[in-house]
Amino acid sequence: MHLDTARTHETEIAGAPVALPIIQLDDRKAIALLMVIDMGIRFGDRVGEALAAHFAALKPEIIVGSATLGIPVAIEVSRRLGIDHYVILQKSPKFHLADALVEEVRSVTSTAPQRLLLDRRSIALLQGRRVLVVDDVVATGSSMAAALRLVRRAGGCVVGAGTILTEGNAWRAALGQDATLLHGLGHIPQFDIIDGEPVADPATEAAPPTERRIFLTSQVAPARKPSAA
Ligand SMILES: O=P(O)(O)OC[C@H]1O[C@H](OP(=O)(O)OP(=O)(O)O)[C@H](O)[C@@H]1O
Repeated sequence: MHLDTARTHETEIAGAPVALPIIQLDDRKAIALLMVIDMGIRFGDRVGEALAAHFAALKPEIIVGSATLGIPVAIEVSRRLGIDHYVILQKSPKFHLADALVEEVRSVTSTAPQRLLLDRRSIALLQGRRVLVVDDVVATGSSMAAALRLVRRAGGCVVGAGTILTEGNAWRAALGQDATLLHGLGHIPQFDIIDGEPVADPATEAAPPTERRIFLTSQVAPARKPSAA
């Protein structure tokens, strides 16, 4: 059985209403889908501004985003913070990434494990720097956790983690202590399919609380040698 594709979940992102299509994952589960690349220029501008405003006080020196849909988020936040360079963690095993740092990921949308890759040539941009990691969605938390591991292996000091949406609450346990670093501009529940209808799982309707940690400059970890892949 498949859901009517016209169904949407109404929510707010950075103070503006959005209607996200509800997409069936299997016979029992569905998700509200945010495709940031389909949301337009003003949406990108708005989320970049909101995330930059939230994290500016932590004085990030470089932004890291995960391919694919974290790329526009990294660009918009970097633009708003006036930072010229950003680092993208990639998923495609390109020729030039043969010796990349690698972490395994199993995201909400994937049936098989993926690999998140950090180009060794980007290590110099991260080593000893205050790093803000961004993505479009944090659901299981697997992608964000892998991104944080890669940044730390490269010697970066993670001062914050930003996302357009948190989805459900599994990420809280997956990120552990790092959940306190995460700020989302909005939150969406997960959906059960009951009698052919998507019904928001009440246990996932509110984002789990996090306690924000502020990192002062003196807390930046000293630069360390990146570990092997
Ligand atoms: O918290 P998680 O369960 O890890 O899910 C969140 C991740 O899933 C999506 O990426 P996806 O793996 O679909 O790749 P894409 O960005 O290339 O679409 C999204 O862009 C996040 O990176």
